[in-house]
Amino acid sequence: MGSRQRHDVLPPPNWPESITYIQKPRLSTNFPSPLIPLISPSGSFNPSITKHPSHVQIRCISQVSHPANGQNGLFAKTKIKPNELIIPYNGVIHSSFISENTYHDDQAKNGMDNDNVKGNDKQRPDELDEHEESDYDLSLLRISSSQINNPFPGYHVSIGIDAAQMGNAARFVNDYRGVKNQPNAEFRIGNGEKGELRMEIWTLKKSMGISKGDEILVSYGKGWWGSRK
Ligand SMILES: C[S@@+](CC[C@H](N)C(=O)[O-])C[C@H]1O[C@@H](n2cnc3c(N)ncnc32)[C@H](O)[C@@H]1O
Repeated sequence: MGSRQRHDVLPPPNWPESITYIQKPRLSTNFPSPLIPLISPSGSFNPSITKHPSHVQIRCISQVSHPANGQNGLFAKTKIKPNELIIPYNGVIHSSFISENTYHDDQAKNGMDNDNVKGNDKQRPDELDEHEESDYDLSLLRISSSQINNPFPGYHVSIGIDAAQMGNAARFVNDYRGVKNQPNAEFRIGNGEKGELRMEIWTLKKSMGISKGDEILVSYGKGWWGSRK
């Protein structure tokens, strides 16, 4: 049990005290330095800061019919236009490796189309991914063992961002299933001010945007739900 880490700044209202509030992603302590140029064009990791956006708020859900009743959700505080960046997703950036000799492509089994929300890839016990069980872990980048820019030939590399222990308000975005007929937002891979690779939440391009007071809802993808059945 490590000591609780301090927040970067005063967290937004309704932030749970047990989770560290961070204004920018952090690298996991064992993140291999040869992977840094793949997520940061400058070659060093110094991501830009994201302040809590004034157009969103964290709210506890107290609607019995909501499948995440009693948990938190992310809500629009003002109207948010279509195709607008709602909030970048902060968390701990980590990596996992699967030897090409032991790799089993079970994406089809998991129904993992192009989802960013991670399902369960098969891994050897010595390559277990401690973030695999996290409900706050998103896939940022996958590099196949044969890719020319792979600094670890022979291994499939997976880079993810996990907001289980530390993050920002983006970690509270819920899935639309059981709440609305369709999502009003989506995860997109983007770049911060310094070109760093990051995960972001956007309003859908072809939509009316999100009305004040509405819950911001994405699709976690079939793979996410499939791996939890
Ligand atoms: C990324 S977190 C979302 C924030 C979470 N509600 C909280 O308060 O920390 C993912 C978790 O939210 C819950 N969740 C999100 N969307 C859901 C849905 N449509 N139906 C049921 N549970 C949902 C599940 O417990 C899931 O493991």
